[in-house]
Amino acid sequence: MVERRKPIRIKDAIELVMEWKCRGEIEWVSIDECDDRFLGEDICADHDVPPFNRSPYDGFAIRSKDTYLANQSNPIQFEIIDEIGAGQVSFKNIGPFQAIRIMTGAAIPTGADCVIMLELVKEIQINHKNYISIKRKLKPGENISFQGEDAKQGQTLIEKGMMINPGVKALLATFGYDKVPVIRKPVVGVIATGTELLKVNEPLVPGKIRNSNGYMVESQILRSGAIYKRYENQVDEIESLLSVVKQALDECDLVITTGGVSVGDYDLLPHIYEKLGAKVLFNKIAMRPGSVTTVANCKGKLLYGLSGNPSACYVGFELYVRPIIRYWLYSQKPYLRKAKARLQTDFPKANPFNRFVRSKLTYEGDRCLVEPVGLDKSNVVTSIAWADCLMVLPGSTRGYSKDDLVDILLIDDQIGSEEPWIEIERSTKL
Ligand SMILES: Nc1nc2c(c(=O)[nH]1)N[C@H]1C(S)=C(S)[C@@H](COP(=O)(O)OP(=O)(O)OC[C@H]3O[C@@H](n4cnc5c(N)ncnc54)[C@H](O)[C@@H]3O)O[C@H]1N2
Ligand code: MOO
Ligand SMILES: [Mg+2]
Repeated sequence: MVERRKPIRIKDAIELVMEWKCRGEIEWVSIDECDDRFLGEDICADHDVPPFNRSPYDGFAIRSKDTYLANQSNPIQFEIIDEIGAGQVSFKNIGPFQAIRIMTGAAIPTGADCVIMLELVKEIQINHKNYISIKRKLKPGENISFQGEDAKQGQTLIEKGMMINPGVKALLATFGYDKVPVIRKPVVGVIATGTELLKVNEPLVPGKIRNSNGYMVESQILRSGAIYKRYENQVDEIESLLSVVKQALDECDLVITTGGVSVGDYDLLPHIYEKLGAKVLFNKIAMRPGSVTTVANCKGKLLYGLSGNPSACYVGFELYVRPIIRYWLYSQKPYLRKAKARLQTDFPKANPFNRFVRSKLTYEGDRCLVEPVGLDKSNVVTSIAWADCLMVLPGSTRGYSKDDLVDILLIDDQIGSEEPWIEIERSTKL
C-alpha cells in the first residue's frame, strides 16, 4: 500500500531543520577576494575617522575671530603664509589675520578653526605678498570636517555575519584589513536523481529531459553564499544512488538530492534514508509547491530531498536550505526578507494550501505591486527566471483578488529577516 504522509506545518518544518543549524569557522582571505563573503568578526574602528580635522573644501584656513567685523562694506585682509594639498601638513601656526591656502582633505593647520571656500575670497597682491580679502563672518568650526565625526575609535561599525558589500569593503580598507576574517563557505553536495535525466550537452531522446534542477540548485547555493560539489546525475537504482549519497555525506557539509522523494515506484530516496539509518525530520509539508520536500539527518549532517519538479525544488531550497546556509555564515537574519505588496491579478480559485507563487515586483508611485510570473505549477521551469519574490497566498476557503495586500518573500535580497514566514492573516482590502 502506498504510504500516506501526514503534512506538517511550515513553521514546524523550519523549526525541525533549524534544530540542526550550526556556525562555520573563520578563515582569512585577501581583501581582493572578500566580496560577497560573510564577515567572521565585527569591524571595530581602531582609529577615529577621519583621523584628523580636515578641510571639506578647497579654500583658506583662518581664525574665525579675525572675521568678526567682516561684511560687504568692510572686507578684511588676511596674509597667505603657506599652502597645503591633501596628504600634506603645514608646520606653520596661523596667527592673527593670517591664512593658509588649503585643499579638500588636507589637515587643518594649528591656529585655524574654520575654512572659507576659494569662491568666496578675493586674492590680491600687495608689495609682492599674497593676501585674501573676506567680506563675511565665519563661525568657529565652520567648514571643518572634524576628527571622529564619521566614526569614533572603539565604535563597532559592522557586525559579523554581514555580507561584504562595497561599503563594507571600504571600511575594511579604511581600517587596514589586507586580510579579512570571513566564514568558511559550507560545501553543499548536489545529486540530481532520475533515470530520465540527460546531461546538459546530450541531445534530447524520447522520454528524457535534461537535468536543470542540478544547475538551478547550484546557482541557489552560490546566491546563498555557499559552494557546491557536483556529483554525477544518478539513475533510479538503489545501490549506486546509496553509494553516491554516502560519498557526498562524507565529503560535504550538507547534501541535496533532487527528485525521487515522492511515493512513486522509482522514488528511491525514502529507501536511501532507511538504508543510511538517517532520521527523517519530515517528508510532507502543508504548502505548494514543494509539499514533498524531505529533510533527513544522517550522523549530524542534513540530507535534503528536494522535489524533482523544478518550481517545487526551487521553493524548497529557498525556504529550508537557505536559512541553514545563512546561519552557518553567521547571518543574524537567515530567512528570506519579508515585505508586503498589492496583488495585481485575481486568484479566484480557493486553495486549501499555503502557496508560494513565483512572482515579480513592480513599483507604481508609492505602491509596490506583485504579480505571478508564468504558469503557477510545480513542474514548470520557464517562469523561475523572472521571479524576484515568492508571493505568499495562505490557504483559504476563498481566493484572492486584485489589490489585496499580500506578503512577499524577497529572493534576490541580501539582508534577510530574523524570523521566517510562518503564518499570515487573511489579507484585507484597505
Ligand atoms: N501519487 C502521488 N504522486 C505524486 C505526489 C503525491 O503526493 N502522490 N506528489 C506530487 C508532487 S506534489 C511532486 S512535487 C512530485 C515530486 O516528485 P519527486 O520529487 O518524486 O520527483 P520525480 O518523481 O523524480 O520527478 C518529478 C518531475 O520532475 C522532473 N525532474 C526530476 N529531476 C529533474 C531535474 N534534475 N531537472 C529537471 N526536471 C527534473 C521529472 O522528470 C518529473 O517530471 O511528485 C508528484 N507526484
Ligand atoms: O511538492 Mo509538489 O510541488 O507540492 O507540487
Ligand atoms: Mg517521483
